[in-house]
Formats: sequence, structure tokens, C-alpha cells
Amino acid sequence: MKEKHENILPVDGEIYLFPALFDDSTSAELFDLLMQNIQWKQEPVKIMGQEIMQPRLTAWYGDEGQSYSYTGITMHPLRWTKELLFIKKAVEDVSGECFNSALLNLYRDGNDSVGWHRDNEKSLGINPVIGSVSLGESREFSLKHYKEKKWRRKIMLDNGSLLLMKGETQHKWLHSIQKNTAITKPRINITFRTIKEV
Ligand SMILES: O=C(O)CCC(=O)C(=O)O
Ligand SMILES: [Fe+2]
Repeated sequence: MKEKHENILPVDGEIYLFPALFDDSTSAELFDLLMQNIQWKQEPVKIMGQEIMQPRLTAWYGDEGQSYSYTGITMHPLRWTKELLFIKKAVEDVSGECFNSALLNLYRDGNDSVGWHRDNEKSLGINPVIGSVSLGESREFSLKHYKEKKWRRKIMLDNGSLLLMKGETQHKWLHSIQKNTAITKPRINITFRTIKEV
């Protein structure tokens, strides 16, 4: 990392916030391009044998030849777009990390959410590094420790920000975006990842 940043987690992992990876006008331009050019879809997931629709739209982009299993569905990535490569480079420059894929989320409004989970799929390997870019409406990112559920953190993810998660974070902490019905505007989130094995 270029500058000195403070770890947001008290134990068992590292999370760093870069509040302004992109300025307001770049963020607004990227938001519009991603709204238009990404192949957003509402995908089903299997939860305890039942197929239900995810409460948000998603898309997966990446290097050729990658595939990814995510809560019971296998996804084949679409080819990087120009704007995704621009964002990826910015994330790689400030983090000093490299990524070969990205999972995108579109929260249409405050009724969309992602439940408590860890990004600890086998294909991401041990101690995966995830770079998470937010565009559009601010949403609160909630964290709780996997074992000590009383250990909690909340981070506001604003337009143009980057959240970098590394170390043991994905093994030891759960995260979620909770519904907030006061929110009427959309948010795009891009999580850059590295798939280690197919
Ligand atoms: O929208 C976010 O900030 C988090 C998304 C997330 O946790 C995921 O895609 O795994
Ligand atoms: Fe996640």
C-alpha cells in the first residue's frame, strides 16, 4: 500500500478504507457506464435445498478461463470491459495487489441487501485479498466476528471509496449489507478477487 493506513479490525484480519479512490465526477461517470454496460442479472441461490432469488443484481467478470462457484451456482465470467479494467488498475495501484476477477453487485435501493457471509470459498485460497469499490448511494457495511459475535464493526461505504480486506478477515469475520428502507437510490459494488484454482 502506498500510504500508511489504519486497520479497522481489532483482531483476526485487516481492513483498510480508502475514502476517495475516485473523485466525484469520475465516480459519477463510472456509475453511469457500469449501469449501462454491465450484464446485470438477478440470480437464484440455493439455501437449505430451496432456490430463492438473490435480493440484488449481480454479474461476474474476469480473465478468460476462470470459473467460480458461489453458494451453489457455478458462474462463468464475462470479459473485462474498458471501465472495469480502468477501475481494476486503480485498485491494483493503491493496494499493490493483482486481481483476476470481479463480482459485481447492484443494490437497486435499500430493499436490496447481502446477508451475513464470508468470502472463504476454497477457490479463493487461504487469506484472500479482496478489493471492494463502491459507487452511487452510500451503504453501511456490517462486520461481526465469526466466533465472538459481540465483536462488531460498521463502515460507511461512500461513493468512490475502496475497502481493502486481507489477512484472516475472510476466515474470522462475517460481513453483510443490511436492508435500509430509507434508501431509495442505487449503489454499485465491485469486489475484485483472485481465483487460485478452477
Ligand atoms: O456490497 C458490498 O459492499 C459487499 C458485497 C459482498 O460482500 C460480496 O459481494 O461478497
Ligand atoms: Fe462478501
